[in-house]
Amino acid sequence: MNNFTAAEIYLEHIETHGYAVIENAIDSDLISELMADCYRINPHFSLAGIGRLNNLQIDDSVRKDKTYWFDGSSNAQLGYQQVMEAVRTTLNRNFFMGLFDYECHYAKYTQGDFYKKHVDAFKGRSNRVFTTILYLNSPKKGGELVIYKPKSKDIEVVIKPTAGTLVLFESERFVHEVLPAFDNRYSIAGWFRKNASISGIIDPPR
Ligand SMILES: O=C(O)CCC(=O)C(=O)O
Ligand SMILES: [Fe+2]
Repeated sequence: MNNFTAAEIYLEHIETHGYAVIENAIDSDLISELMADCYRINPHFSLAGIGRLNNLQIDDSVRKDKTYWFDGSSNAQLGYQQVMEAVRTTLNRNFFMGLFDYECHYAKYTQGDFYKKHVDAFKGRSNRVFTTILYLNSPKKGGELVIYKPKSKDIEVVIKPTAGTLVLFESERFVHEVLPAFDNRYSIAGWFRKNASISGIIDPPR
């Protein structure tokens, strides 16, 4: 499956459940290029923060992964952003979501790293609408993504990170966590955003 159009079967799952897990969503050549890009920028990964902008804090009791925000410095990044642009227009066309832009970072979890239960967006406080997670490698064990049922402590789905698997879910709706990694685990976490007007200032496109 080279592009999201071929994955339209998943749109129905998104409509009824608010999320989808799409295996082999991304061309394996692009996955290899993205993985090589991670190795290239490896020394520049930094401890991930929690919260946004000036509220950013580093709290390693909540998350221990290291991240690197896309800066358009490789063809791999540009290629991935192109695929996500196709996903964005597909979601907008089908769900009238008004998704405006996309932000994403590489994430690296090494042995023992985790990300405790959280939501990626709080109602009325964030313009993140849809979360995307793409796995770039396939750790033998550990680092599962656990997604909980809305408004419940029950588990909806446990996802074993596997190269090429793309997970999409509504950012405000799903509490989720990353269980401690055992092997190195590489991924791209991203968010489709809607245009938010904060104090009358419209977000610029990125
Ligand atoms: O890597 C994952 O499976 C999920 C990461 C996550 O929840 C996040 O970065 O907000
Ligand atoms: Fe998250």
